[in-house]
Amino acid sequence: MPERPPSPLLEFDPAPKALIEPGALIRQRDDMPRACVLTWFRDAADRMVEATFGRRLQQLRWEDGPRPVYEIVHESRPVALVPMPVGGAPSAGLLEELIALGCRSFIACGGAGALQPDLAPGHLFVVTSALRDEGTSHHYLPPSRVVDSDPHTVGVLRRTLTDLGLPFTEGRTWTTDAFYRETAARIGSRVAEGCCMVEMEAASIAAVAQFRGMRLAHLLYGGDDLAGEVWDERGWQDNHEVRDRLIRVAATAALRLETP
Ligand SMILES: O=P(O)(O)O[C@H]1O[C@H](CO)[C@@H](O)[C@H]1O
Ligand SMILES: O=c1cc[nH]c(=O)[nH]1
Repeated sequence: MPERPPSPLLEFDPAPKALIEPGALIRQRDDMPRACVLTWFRDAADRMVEATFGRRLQQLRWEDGPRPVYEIVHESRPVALVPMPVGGAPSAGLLEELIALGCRSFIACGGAGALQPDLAPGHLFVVTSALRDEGTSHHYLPPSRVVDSDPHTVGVLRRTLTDLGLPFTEGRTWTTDAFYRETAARIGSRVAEGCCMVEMEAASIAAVAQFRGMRLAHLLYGGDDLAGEVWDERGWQDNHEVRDRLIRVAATAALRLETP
């Protein structure tokens, strides 16, 4: 019997096919927009659907309840808008299903804890790499500490922000599975490894996108503050203006990815 690694997460299996393939369960739709915005802001997604007279294209059936896939019209073109579940594993599963439906170019937008004092509330941040402190990415990519974002898609997102006159910084995020285990020591070592933000999905969805050959970039905004001695919540979940803006910027960038 070969010796087993200390964690099952280190036993990467490169087999391209699994017993349950999303494409076998979910039929591709001819009317599915290829450009897709993933967002963890359920409140802002609802506001956007209402404001743009969006429609529900599909309702995916999940054990914890239905998952809607909306179509909105942005800059006179259709874009898919999907409220995402919190956490890497369910987000990766839903991304798989969106790929099966026919989406191809993804811009994800969410909030994150700031690990550096200069990341003010609402500060925009483009993810260039994610530290894989979660489980899901290890089922898609061989073991490594980080997953890099797709450079082409990051370039399009960067240019979109610049054209819109929106200041941003860029860098590495720490993707964790355990929101309530962000200890002082762990934060210190993640900062020493270059992480500026902490959230729960970036590494997982970047790994799915890389495995499936999809374009995906991730835009975050500075939420709560973990850079000091004590946690500062900073009212990050009430920042409606920033959340609404992020969805619109993400839609513009996703459409640009689909413009020849
Ligand atoms: O503001 P959102 O995007 O939800 O992001 C962060 O907040 C959630 C945890 O409360 C996780 O989804 C994490 O990634
Ligand atoms: O995962 C997260 C998201 C926001 N803030 C945190 O501290 N952790």
